Amino acid sequence: MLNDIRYLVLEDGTVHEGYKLGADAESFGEIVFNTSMTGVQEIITDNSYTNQIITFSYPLVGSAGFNFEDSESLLPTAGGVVVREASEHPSNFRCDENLDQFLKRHGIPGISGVDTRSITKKIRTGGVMKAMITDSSDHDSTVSKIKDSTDATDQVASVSTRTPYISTGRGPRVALLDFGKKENIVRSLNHRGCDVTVLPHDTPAAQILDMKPHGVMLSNGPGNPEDVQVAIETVKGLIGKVPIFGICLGHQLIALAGGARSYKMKFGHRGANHPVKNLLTGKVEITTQNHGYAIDGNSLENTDFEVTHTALNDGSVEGLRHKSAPVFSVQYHPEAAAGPHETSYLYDQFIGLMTTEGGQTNA
Ligand SMILES: NC(=O)CC[C@H](N)C(=O)O
Repeated sequence: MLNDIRYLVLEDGTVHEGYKLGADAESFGEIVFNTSMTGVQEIITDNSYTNQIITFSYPLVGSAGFNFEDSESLLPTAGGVVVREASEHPSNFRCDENLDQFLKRHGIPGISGVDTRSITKKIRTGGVMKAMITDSSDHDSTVSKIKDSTDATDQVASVSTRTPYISTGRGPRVALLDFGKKENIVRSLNHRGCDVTVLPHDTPAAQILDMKPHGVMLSNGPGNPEDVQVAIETVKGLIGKVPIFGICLGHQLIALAGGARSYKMKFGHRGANHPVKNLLTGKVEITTQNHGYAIDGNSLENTDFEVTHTALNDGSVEGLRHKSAPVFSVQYHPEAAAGPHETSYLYDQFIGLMTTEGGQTNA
């Protein structure tokens, strides 16, 4: 039916015609691709994707459906979703709704029936670009709108908690700086007994230290790490005073606080089977990833940090540790959700640092 037609228009003028999916709305954003074959709910609800249009390269999306337990955030903030085929009749005993219903409920527009593998190839060759999901067939005006749109710089503030709250446990007390955290970071800490206080992104270092946490965790989050200057200052005030573990954006903020530089990658890493080499053990880890920026390895030369992990696909930096203080970080996602669990040892490492360096636990 004519009414069901929707377009995905890329900044370079490419137009993909498909079908309406999800909310009756338009959206601008950077278009990125994710190569995962599962974990669609976890991916779409990861706030690191704020304003981004997610293209799933795998052709059938949402076949296990969506439920009310597996979301990585209560309010997903992805700009849009692009799929080859949206599963209309998911089959899973935990399924509560299908992709279309889920996207509608959260006001996220999508498009189905487009060749997502060709979009993936285009992004791999040309790099990430801006795009728009729209029902308008005036493509010239859509391309001008895309070109005139400006990049947001306040995404972290928009997804961070506004007030502190506690997810209780009887073990080490962790202060978790929320830059748009995935719920599975809290679950992974609680699962190991930690008492987690989730803090707004701009909580000052002195206030965090006054709480006397056994460790500080820096979460994942959206956008360019250089936009989060307040947090970089906070991290500078924490290094050497308390054990710190950073994931993804948290990793980037630790590196920037330590004097390194970040850069925007050509098309980023988004998927659930990225091989990473752990340089300390020599082992290869299969990891979940979602990032568009990375730390420049050369810029670490005169800092107190050393590289502990590298990506096997492109040699980029995937993990760091401080040469003397109990501070370490990874660019990938040890909390998985979705994806392999084999790097969850990093949470155990953090617990180890907190119980030796951070003093008494409540256990
Ligand atoms: N998942 C994340 O924390 C992503 C970090 C950052 N926004 C990036 O794209 O590189």
